[in-house]
Amino acid sequence: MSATIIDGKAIAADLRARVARGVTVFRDQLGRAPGLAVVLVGEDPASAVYVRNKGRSTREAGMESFEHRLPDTTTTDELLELVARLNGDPAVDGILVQLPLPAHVDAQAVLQAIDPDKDVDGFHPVNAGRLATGLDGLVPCTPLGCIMMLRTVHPNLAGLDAVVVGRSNIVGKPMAQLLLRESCTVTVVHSRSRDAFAHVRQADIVVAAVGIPGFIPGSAIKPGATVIDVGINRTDTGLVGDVDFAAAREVAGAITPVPGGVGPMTIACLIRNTLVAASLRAGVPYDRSAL
Ligand SMILES: NC(=O)C1=CN([C@@H]2O[C@H](COP(=O)(O)OP(=O)(O)OC[C@H]3O[C@@H](n4cnc5c(N)ncnc54)[C@H](OP(=O)(O)O)[C@@H]3O)[C@@H](O)[C@H]2O)C=CC1
Ligand SMILES: Nc1nc(=O)c2c([nH]1)NC[C@@H]1CN(c3ccc(C(=O)N[C@@H](CCC(=O)O)C(=O)O)cc3)C=[N+]21
Ligand SMILES: [Mg+2]
Repeated sequence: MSATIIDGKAIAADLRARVARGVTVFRDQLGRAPGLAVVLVGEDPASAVYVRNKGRSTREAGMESFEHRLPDTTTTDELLELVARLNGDPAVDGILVQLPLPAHVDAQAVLQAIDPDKDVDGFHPVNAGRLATGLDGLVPCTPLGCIMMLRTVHPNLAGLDAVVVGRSNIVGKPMAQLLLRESCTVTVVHSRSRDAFAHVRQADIVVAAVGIPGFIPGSAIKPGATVIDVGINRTDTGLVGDVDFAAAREVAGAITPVPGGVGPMTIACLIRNTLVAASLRAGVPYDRSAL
């Protein structure tokens, strides 16, 4: 039996349509559109593609997109100055600084300078702390999108055994926090784990965020498990995930493809977070059940 393919593209299109309706309500109430500022430093072609997609999705949702493209010689101080300006700009509800930043830039300093209430990536330590302590805040887009896709398979995640492969601040750790918030039993494995696949083999839910093409073999998947592949790896044969998709789909109950899985959900969650940030800043409620 071949696994159900979780259609991230379709789920993302549905979320974007709900955000667009929320934006219409916001504009009627506030007389202005929510605004997202995206800062791109340097000429990395992959980053340029993401930033272009983000701008298009933002405008299609009826929001304002402010794009700041800076040369890769930009200094930390210049970026801090731009972030301060965006923090103070009432038309800007969300700020995203595209990663990675050039090596000479103090990325932590830049991310920490962003007003936490405009931090639509959810990368600021204040938002990481809110997530870890159960307070409302802005949640990282990629893990949030993964939860939304999981819910299409498991409306109630409580009690399921989940294994997250990877512990980065932008994917693995917030993913583990969100799964915990859903009352999963959560295990996080990483490069120092003694036997990562032994843990993966026990899991009802596997989230792979490693950055190694095809890293998780089909033999590591428990029959019927749900597999979320966050990996985006460019190879000679095209874009592939962190899971051996051809093998895993013969074992899993459900699996996300790459492309067309987590990636489109990340962008949909970014515009969702921008509407949430705009609503919180303006003091108007937003429809949690719709978003
Ligand atoms: N679809 C999307 O929207 C997004 C996709 N991505 C993709 O997701 C992937 C992960 O991204 P990111 O979290 O930023 O990557 P990082 O490189 O920051 O983190 C990778 C993690 O994988 C762990 N790891 C590396 N080797 C092994 C191993 N042999 N066994 C077990 N764990 C291992 C590392 O462990 P350790 O901590 O010990 O080094 C680390 O925690 C990438 O392919 C990236 O392109 C990222 C963001 C968004
Ligand atoms: N501040 C910041 N926030 C991020 O959220 C962020 C970042 N920096 N730096 C880079 C990573 C990566 N990321 C992706 C978003 C969408 C797709 C996506 O839409 N992927 C398509 C394919 C796109 C293609 O063909 O290249 C898909 O998977 O179907 C992928 C990756 C966001 N990131
Ligand atoms: Mg990283």
